[in-house]
Amino acid sequence: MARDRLSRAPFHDKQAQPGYFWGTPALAALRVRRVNWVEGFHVALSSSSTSDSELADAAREYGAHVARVARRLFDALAAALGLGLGAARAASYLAERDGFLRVYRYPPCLADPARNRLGMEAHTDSSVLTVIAQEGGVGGLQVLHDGAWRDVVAPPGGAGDGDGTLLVNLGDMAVAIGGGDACRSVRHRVAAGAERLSLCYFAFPRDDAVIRCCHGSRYRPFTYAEFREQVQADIKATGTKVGLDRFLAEAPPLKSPADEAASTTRSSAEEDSQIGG
Ligand SMILES: O=C(O)CCC(=O)C(=O)O
Ligand SMILES: [Fe+2]
Repeated sequence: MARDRLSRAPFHDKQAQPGYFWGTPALAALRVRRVNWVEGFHVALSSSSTSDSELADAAREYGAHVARVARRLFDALAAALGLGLGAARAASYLAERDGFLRVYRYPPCLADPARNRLGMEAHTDSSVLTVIAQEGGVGGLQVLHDGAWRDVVAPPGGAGDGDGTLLVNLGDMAVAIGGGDACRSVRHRVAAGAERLSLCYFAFPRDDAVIRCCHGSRYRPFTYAEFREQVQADIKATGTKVGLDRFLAEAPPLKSPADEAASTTRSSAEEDSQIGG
């Protein structure tokens, strides 16, 4: 269905559908530094409207299931890290109904054999958890590890190569909930190439939940609403998401002139970006 609604439908039909975007996933109203080779639909799970489109209905049904998967994963993670959240705080840190889904289509981009064009720029997710279902055997998702971009290869299984496998990213909010050192939100991107479809569910804290870690934190207490507004303000002002560094309990040390010089020569592998759920 996603292929029919995205690949085969004429542009003006897609554009007329609620939640359609192209070139950048969510922040279309903000400045885009570089157009991403992507289009898709944004579907809020909390929306009370049940039939803005057949695709949205199907996405919401899928979203309700994957939200339960995210709940179980988050509770297991919090227990494994000994965060001692308690049921009410855990529920406010991952608000199942406040999540959203994006149905992505990365159109084929075969004219660029070096795969230099990006389906999605490098970023960390702002979410607590992101659960990605991707079309098998296509590839394209990459994570930054030890300074190099590495392909995420889904293990074979399910209906085809990688079909039936869910990939899970920890987002910036998981890092803050863990106090800063317990886990990391991995920097990732999507390389353009063959056509690719993916379905991404993003789980967030409740807007007013105050994020603090009982074991001490590198970050000052803040709400997700504050974080989101800061990210949008930074993107508007500079085209770049600063993210959690804005919420450090102690300001980072002033950079020496030598550090400044080094940071201007950083590799393109570490290039910043502005997007992500
Ligand atoms: O399409 C994908 O597999 C990843 C998309 C992504 O990273 C995002 O939406 O934040
Ligand atoms: Fe992402």
